[in-house]
Amino acid sequence: MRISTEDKILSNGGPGSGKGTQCEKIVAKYGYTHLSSGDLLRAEVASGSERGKQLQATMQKGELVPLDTVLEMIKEAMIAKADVSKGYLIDGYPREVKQGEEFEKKIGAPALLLYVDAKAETMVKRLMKRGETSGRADDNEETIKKRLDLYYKATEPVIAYYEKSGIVRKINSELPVDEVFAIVEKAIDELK
Ligand SMILES: Nc1ccn([C@H]2C[C@H](O)[C@@H](COP(=O)(O)OP(=O)(O)OP(=O)(O)O)O2)c(=O)n1
Ligand SMILES: Nc1nc2c(ncn2[C@@H]2O[C@H](COP(=O)(O)OP(=O)(O)O)[C@@H](O)[C@H]2O)c(=O)[nH]1
Ligand SMILES: [Mg+2]
Repeated sequence: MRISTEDKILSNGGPGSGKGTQCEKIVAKYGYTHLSSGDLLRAEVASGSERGKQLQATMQKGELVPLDTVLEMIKEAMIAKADVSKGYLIDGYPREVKQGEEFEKKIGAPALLLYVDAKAETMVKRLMKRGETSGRADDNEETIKKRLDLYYKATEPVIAYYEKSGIVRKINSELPVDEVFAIVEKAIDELK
């Protein structure tokens, strides 16, 4: 399955940087189909399947799920929405350069990567706060630290990888949500 470039936007950045928050606003304004790889994985866990049990163990440790698994789930979700989609907003993906390469090979190049950027200190603070109500097994101090380490090691290089094709827009996510969104809108409107 190949999807044309202009129909794909990626949202990436550290855990707790505000990707989910901005994606929700993008969907409300532009109508893209939001696919959060983390949400897809959590849905599989919630289903209680055997595959879900393995995923849960990996995520609780703050580690990455095998790339074939995530790509397969994203592909299935894209196909399920193909008839109604005005384009896809893919959130929290790719997590490592290899994932990006596989995605390009199997699905195609994206038009834009929104790099939602906040300081490590800010991300930890937000995640600890979110952990009070999220019920997420990975929103605890120990796992947050591992997720951050892995983000800097594996995911930040993804941004450098896409810099080469000139599609990265860095979004300062230290600002209040609406100011962050104003920067996001500009980046998306430039595509048109
Ligand atoms: N492509 C992906 C996406 C997620 N995960 C795993 C590792 C993550 O720690 C966990 C949760 O993913 P989220 O994208 O939900 O988590 P984040 O840590 O980025 O934060 P958030 O919801 O806070 O975006 O799922 C993965 O292995 N591969
Ligand atoms: N102050 C402030 N808080 C934010 C902003 N964006 C997200 N948050 C909060 O930070 C937490 C993590 O945001 P989320 O969107 O889940 O981040 P994600 O992990 O990148 O998907 C949430 O509790 C949000 O309410 C922002 O721009 N400013
Ligand atoms: Mg999220």
